[in-house]
Amino acid sequence: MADPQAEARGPPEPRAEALVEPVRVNGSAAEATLSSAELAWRPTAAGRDSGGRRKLELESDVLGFQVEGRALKLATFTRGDVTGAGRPPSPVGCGGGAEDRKRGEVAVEMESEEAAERWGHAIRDRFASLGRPKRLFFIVNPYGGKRGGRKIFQTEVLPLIEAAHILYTMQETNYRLHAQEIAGSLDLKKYDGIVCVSGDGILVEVVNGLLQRDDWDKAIKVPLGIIPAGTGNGMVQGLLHSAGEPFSMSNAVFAIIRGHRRALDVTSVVQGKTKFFSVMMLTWGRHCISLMLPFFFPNYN
Ligand SMILES: Nc1ncnc2c1ncn2[C@@H]1O[C@H](COP(=O)(O)OP(=O)(O)OP(=O)(O)O)[C@@H](O)[C@H]1O
Repeated sequence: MADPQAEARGPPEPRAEALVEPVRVNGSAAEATLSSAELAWRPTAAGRDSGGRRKLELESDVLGFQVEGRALKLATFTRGDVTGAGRPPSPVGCGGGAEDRKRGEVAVEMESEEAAERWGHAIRDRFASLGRPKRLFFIVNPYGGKRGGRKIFQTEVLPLIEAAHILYTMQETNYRLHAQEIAGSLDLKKYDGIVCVSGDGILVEVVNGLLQRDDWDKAIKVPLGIIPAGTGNGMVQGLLHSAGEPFSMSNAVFAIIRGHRRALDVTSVVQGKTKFFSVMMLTWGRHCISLMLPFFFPNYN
């Protein structure tokens, strides 16, 4: 039900000060503090058996959240059991070994619906300030690498994207250069980024398609991401390594959810009648790496 007082106040301003509330975390009484960086809680007397202070870094431990009445439900993605919630549910994703993140859920029950809304707004503001995408367009190559693109999208990508409450559209490639056509005509206003579930070749097609557009100078600023579904996947390996993250499917997806990005520098090289572009780096790596990726630009005369 609408809260007239909340409506009169309008959307809350971004907060610098921490919010402090008595809560129940996964059923145990606690005092919780929400700052712009973290959600922390300490068991109160009634719930002291739940251990000491726990915390979630909003940027690096939380996939997404939703407010349900008085409850703030956070989908977590952490290394180890930082939440004290016991063993997290089955891992999502592949590879990565012992360092891979595991999914879990933390339910924070507040004393009022208004408090839950207030905390939800504060976390939403924080995610917005981090540049987390809200709407993504996925291009999936079912024929790249070991022909696992479709399955990777369904089983590795979608569960994390849905937990992050990101809206998405997915389009499979049906033939060679289809990704280039898609990028050439996509309504870019509708999306915060284009993500290729493919090898490096589809990403090159996408860049090529963006550069062929009349609005190429705006189009090429759209963030691009890549989920490894090719043979070598050298680009994703290099990006995750430079960001200090182990190479795994789930880490690649989470980097996109977290809004990691860099500008994409494209320079052209002319050889006779052929024009190539060099892509100097890829978006969504935490640190800049330099990749040379030549490709053919068909509109050159
Ligand atoms: N439906 C399709 N049928 C055939 N080829 C396709 C299809 N969709 C995309 N392709 C082509 O598949 C090629 C390989 O794509 P992708 O980038 O996913 O993999 P790659 O890493 O470049 O190569 P590899 O397949 O060896 O991993 C691209 O050149 C693309 O044009």
